[in-house]
Amino acid sequence: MTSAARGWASGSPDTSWPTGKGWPREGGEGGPRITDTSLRDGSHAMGHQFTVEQVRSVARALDEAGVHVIEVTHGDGLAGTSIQYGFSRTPEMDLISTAAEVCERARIASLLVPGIGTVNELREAAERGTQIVRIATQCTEADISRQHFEIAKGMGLEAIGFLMMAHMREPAFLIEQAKLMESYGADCVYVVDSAGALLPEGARQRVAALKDALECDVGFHAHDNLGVAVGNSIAALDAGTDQLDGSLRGLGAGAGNAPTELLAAVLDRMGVNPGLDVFGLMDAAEYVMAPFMPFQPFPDRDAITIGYAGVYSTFLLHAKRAAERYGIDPREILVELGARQAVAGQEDWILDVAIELARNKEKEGVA
Ligand SMILES: C[C@H](O)CC(=O)C(=O)O
Ligand SMILES: [Mn+2]
Repeated sequence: MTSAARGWASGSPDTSWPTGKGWPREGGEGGPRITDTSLRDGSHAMGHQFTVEQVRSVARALDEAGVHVIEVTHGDGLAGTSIQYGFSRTPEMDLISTAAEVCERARIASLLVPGIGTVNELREAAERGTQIVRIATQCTEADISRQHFEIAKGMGLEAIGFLMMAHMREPAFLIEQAKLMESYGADCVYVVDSAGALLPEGARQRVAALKDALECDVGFHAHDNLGVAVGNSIAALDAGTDQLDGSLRGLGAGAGNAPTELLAAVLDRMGVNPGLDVFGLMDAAEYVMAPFMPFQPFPDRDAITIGYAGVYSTFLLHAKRAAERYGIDPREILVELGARQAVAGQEDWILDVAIELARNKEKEGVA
């Protein structure tokens, strides 16, 4: 469906000031489906330390505020708990069950990265309450997702493709990859700005290209490393995106995601609130999420470098730790990783690069 067909791009949003009562306003249908990924992308920022109580309170608040989909898993997807990606404090299956138990309307999604999660975890997740699987590959490697889509569809799950690091390829290339996912059974394919490196025009072009080429839905997932996560989401909306991701307070990798409460307010202002309780989400961000966040993700100098150099957002905390250990500036590691075009799964390069940079420094100091 094009944005014009939705009837909002050219419509006139209500510009009256909010009273806090009666939101969402009547007649605001037609906006995108919202997936909140606080309990999955946010797991990166939490160092994968979510507790059952935290997941229960966040899922309940999101459900009550009308969020359509809540994603729950380790930050790197099913079975992500490992020395490479960080160990989960609580088994993710328990977190999935907890979220599923408290949600009355929202559907539960789980991320699966082929090569990390397997069909065994997917089966167990579905038994625990996962109804939607989001299958994530590097945007050049959609062909490795065939089996995963076929198995997910065979299990009766909704299956969504996640083309990660989408800034690295032009729209025409992404179309081919998205078509592969669609041919495997994807119900939706996402343009995923994993590095938060896209600017609004880049987001718009990529989403518009997929909307033109695919029959299935298209989604957009933003990171805020360059401070334009919400702007990029609006551009994606303008290009006709059917689904958008957010997280409360932006809790997510790098500088975080588009804050769900901010998306809700903006969508409402645009006259396309898809049923979200704007004030309820603000309260959830402020009173449920903020009190237990270890820090507020923000485009600080290291996160900006991630967006600027086009590096996978989840590398941020790993690079900071390595930089501290070897006494170097995290930005040097990130810039080198960007130059090497490192992608998800190449976390081991972070240490390699840190050691190499430290050795070079030592040599320079000796010479
Ligand atoms: C596995 C990643 O964290 C998926 C994601 O959210 C992204 O690439 O961005
Ligand atoms: Mn992400």
